Amino acid sequence: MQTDVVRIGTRGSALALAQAAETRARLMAAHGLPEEAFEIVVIRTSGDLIQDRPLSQAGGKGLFTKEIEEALIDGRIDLAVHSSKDMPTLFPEGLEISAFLEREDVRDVFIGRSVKRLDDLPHGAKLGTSSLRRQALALRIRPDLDVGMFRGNVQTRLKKLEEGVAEGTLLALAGLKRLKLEHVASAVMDPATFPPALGQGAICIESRANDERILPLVRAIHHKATGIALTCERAFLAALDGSCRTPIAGQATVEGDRVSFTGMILTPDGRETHEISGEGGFAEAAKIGADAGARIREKAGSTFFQAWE
Ligand SMILES: NCc1[nH]cc(CCC(=O)O)c1CC(=O)O
Repeated sequence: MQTDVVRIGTRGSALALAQAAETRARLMAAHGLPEEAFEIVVIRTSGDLIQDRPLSQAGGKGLFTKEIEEALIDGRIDLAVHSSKDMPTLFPEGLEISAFLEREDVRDVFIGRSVKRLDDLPHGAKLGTSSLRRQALALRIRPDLDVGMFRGNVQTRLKKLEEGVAEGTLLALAGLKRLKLEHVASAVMDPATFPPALGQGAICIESRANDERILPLVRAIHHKATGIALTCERAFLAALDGSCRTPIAGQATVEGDRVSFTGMILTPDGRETHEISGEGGFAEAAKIGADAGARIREKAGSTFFQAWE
């Protein structure tokens, strides 16, 4: 019956489609449903259309989610698949995150044209990235680098690198793995000195908060440890009003029934950095993140936040 088909909304990039297909496969396995029980509906977002400037200047995170959320509210789709790191901390009324899939590798990788490591780039070499976090972290280690705009989906960025637009770039290993492109990575960045974006590597599913048909279906594929880690990370981000304009990094890890969090904020030039950590039980995940956010704010002081405002 056509009306029973579950419509999965996603962006149209290769990475987004891979994430939607992974979600569909998990739903099929969890419920013994055939592929025909699902339809993948591609939705163009403003983030896909704006290619000529960093997203931080065009309005930030919500650009990849707004049109998809509208489709969810309108009932054109039944669930939405997102990269958690592109999700704003605030939600439109009536929507909620109904599941997180098991997290992939959280780390960034360096991809060099002629060198294997970021450290080996020649003096003043061009590093292509439009992520303020990657810019700040790279400049912190290599202040001589010429960090420049590098937008577009993963394939576009790899093509630009091949064409010599930059000598190197940084991407999420999770995205490359989902695209079966991890072989292009030259070196994996150490998360102690090059921490990932909050939410990196975790796919999340957004649903209508009152949807009694879809919520039980989706909750069956929720990965608990990932959900706890993301609760902590999103609370940290919320405490800092995290947007694309602020270089913020960090990661929560879950072991047994404990959550450990480390976070970092930087000035865009990477010259000033502040780090914070916190720990506690599962039930405190949100509090650990929020506390860490409040403490790092205090540590950094108000002048720090004025550095890029
Ligand atoms: N901002 C784009 C984006 N959103 C999520 C990922 C990677 C996959 C993930 O973190 O889950 C990427 C590409 C990248 O940063 O390399």
